[in-house]
Amino acid sequence: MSTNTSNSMTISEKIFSKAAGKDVKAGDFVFANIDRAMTHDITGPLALKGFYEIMKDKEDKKVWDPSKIVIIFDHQVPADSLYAASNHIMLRKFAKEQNILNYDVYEGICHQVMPEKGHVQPGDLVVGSDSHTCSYGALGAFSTGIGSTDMAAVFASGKLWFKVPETIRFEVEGNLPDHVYSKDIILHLIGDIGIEGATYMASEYAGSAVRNLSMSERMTMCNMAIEMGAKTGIIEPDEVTENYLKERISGYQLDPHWISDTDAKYSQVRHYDVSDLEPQIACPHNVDNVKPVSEVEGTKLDQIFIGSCTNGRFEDIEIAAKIIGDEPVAKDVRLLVIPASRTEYLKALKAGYIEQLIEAGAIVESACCGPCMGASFGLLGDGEVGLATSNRNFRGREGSPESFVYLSSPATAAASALTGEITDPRKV
Ligand SMILES: CC(C)[C@H](C(=O)O)[C@@H](O)C(=O)O
Ligand code: SF4
Repeated sequence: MSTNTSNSMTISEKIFSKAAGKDVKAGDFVFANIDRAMTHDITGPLALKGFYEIMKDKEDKKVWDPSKIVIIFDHQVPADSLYAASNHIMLRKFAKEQNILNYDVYEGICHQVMPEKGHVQPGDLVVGSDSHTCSYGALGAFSTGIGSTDMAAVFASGKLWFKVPETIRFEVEGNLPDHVYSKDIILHLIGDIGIEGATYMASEYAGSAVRNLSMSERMTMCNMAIEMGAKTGIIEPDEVTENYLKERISGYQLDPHWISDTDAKYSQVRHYDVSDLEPQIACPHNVDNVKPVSEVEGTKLDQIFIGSCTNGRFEDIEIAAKIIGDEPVAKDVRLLVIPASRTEYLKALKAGYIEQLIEAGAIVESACCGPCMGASFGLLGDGEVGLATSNRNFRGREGSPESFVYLSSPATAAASALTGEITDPRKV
């Protein structure tokens, strides 16, 4: 399976060694073979135009390997403008002509659909033309976001240049207190290291607190690695990974090779104990402007958004529904719930959580990115304050440049929906 027999590599170095066909280490430049490439409805059109530009003098204008490319419509779905509709038409045609798997407007957010449908495995080198492609590190893959022009080159050749990143290892120990989740851990880590703290590094999350996380919670952590500047977030695969993949890939068995060697070299090892961690919140207008929720309690909210590739899975909806119970959403606040995928939506529906949330006053939309990046519906207007379970709160991210976005766990979001103001979930 691998070319590497050395015993001092990080998981990321092992993956690049496989992808380069020779042993490589952090700092090396490699021309790597890509295992999987993903594009979506916003960046896909530019990638396919770039691809045809590269192929313009070739008679055979076929992508390198259609079985390794996945197209997913999620950012502007169902088409919310004529512009989006024409992008969809262009991509559908491309997928059909090239025989590429295309998850159309119904399936959900790319970063949920990719792992959910079994397109990612430990040891894979995955690229996606979206910055949160780093999410799939939760499965022990090296996955990273690339631009549309690089994606065009991948479509044509299946290869891409990389500098093998250094790894920064976060050893996170302790048992999480009640109402504190992996979102609180990752917000805490980003608040601590800053938005540029891990620039061009692999952020490897380890330690007992990480081992205890479900796959959904691990995805939340890896998803936000880019918010500390990292090239990827990555977690060494274990039985949680194996169980997740066994449900998706028949006969899947974990390869023990895909973990960091005990004497692997890290650029930095940081230690955390989360036994006393309070619920965390990122305040406007930066993801590293993180505080304990208790410090901003009482801030009035206009909209609460539970969803996105960060926290829109069944587990997240379940946490929110359990906190909301039979209570109504506070007057004067809009609660928008958007499951991350059709599959997660159905699970929540069958468990009764969707009905419960709608009865409480929530607006539930079909799986998509929704207001997460302010390019579709559910936008915040001038002066409005939003709380979201997503991953970015830059100025104007969810709509007006005059609006304000806070980021939290689904538990904090649900507790806040009951009061209409930022509320510590430990108090409800
Ligand atoms: C549209 C896309 C390029 C963008 C990204 O790359 O992250 C979006 O998904 C986001 O979250 O801002
Ligand atoms: S849900 Fe948000 S962060 Fe995730 S891919 Fe969509 S726009 Fe980007």
